[in-house]
Amino acid sequence: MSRDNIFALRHDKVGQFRFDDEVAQVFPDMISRSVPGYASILSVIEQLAARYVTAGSNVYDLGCSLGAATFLMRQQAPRDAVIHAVDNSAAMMTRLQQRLSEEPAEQRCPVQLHQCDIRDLPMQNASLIVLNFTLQFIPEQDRSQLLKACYQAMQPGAALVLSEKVCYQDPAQQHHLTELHLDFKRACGYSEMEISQKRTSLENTLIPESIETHCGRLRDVGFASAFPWFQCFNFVSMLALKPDE
Ligand SMILES: C[S@@+](CC[C@H](N)C(=O)[O-])C[C@H]1O[C@@H](n2cnc3c(N)ncnc32)[C@H](O)[C@@H]1O
Ligand SMILES: O=C(O)C(=O)C[C@]1(C(=O)O)C=C[C@@H](O)C=C1
Repeated sequence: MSRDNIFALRHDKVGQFRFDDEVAQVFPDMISRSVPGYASILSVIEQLAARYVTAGSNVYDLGCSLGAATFLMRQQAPRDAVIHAVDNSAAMMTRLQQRLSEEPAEQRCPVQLHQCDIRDLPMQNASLIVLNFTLQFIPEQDRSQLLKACYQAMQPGAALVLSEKVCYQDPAQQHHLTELHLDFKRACGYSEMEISQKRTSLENTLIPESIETHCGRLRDVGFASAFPWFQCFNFVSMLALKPDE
């Protein structure tokens, strides 16, 4: 796995963070050293696939990057389900296509790749939808509409996983959880300069919201039940369930 040292050298001007070729090349290393609990969340997404993915249904991995969740859900999905892996980054999709073509021709369900904006994707007959650290990159004013489209595409009894970097209104709580996250990055080998340049680059691009805002919005779009199931510092994963009919 290539090591992320994108922000290791001083940049004269730190540009806006993009999921370009440079990032795609080091992405598995970058995300596992930046998001505490990432591996645990992925492993539970696999477990959720075993529970929720139904025969003949669609599964959506929205903002799939290199397909970490897609590959794990594929281990559990029935053969006649279809996983739709969706991302608007050409660099990510080219690599994911390559990774899929290297998979042994085994008895697994098909994976369809869609290089497009997740706001434009028609969805239907979904048993499981995953947004693993993706909604935070969608403009706030578009988040409700996207989640509503997810809700409308879901079968009764289906599940949506929403993992996000979150923020807190209480300044002390915000401060302490941010510091603990920075300690995690330091312990994973990032220097102060890397941390600070990446923070500048993510400003106005990754827009965190509170757990209450996320769960409230999920309820507003129709999910009867929406709650956090995992948290490590300021990184949270939530589950939203559509009731059985
Ligand atoms: C933090 S990464 C997601 C990580 C991935 N879900 C995983 O579990 O490894 C966010 C991804 O969302 C994609 N993305 C951001 N905005 C998007 C949009 N409007 N439409 C499609 N993909 C988008 C980015 O290209 C990036 O690959
Ligand atoms: O908040 C940070 O410092 C991060 O690096 C987080 C984060 C994310 O949550 O998606 C941002 C960009 C990269 O995709 C990997 C991790």
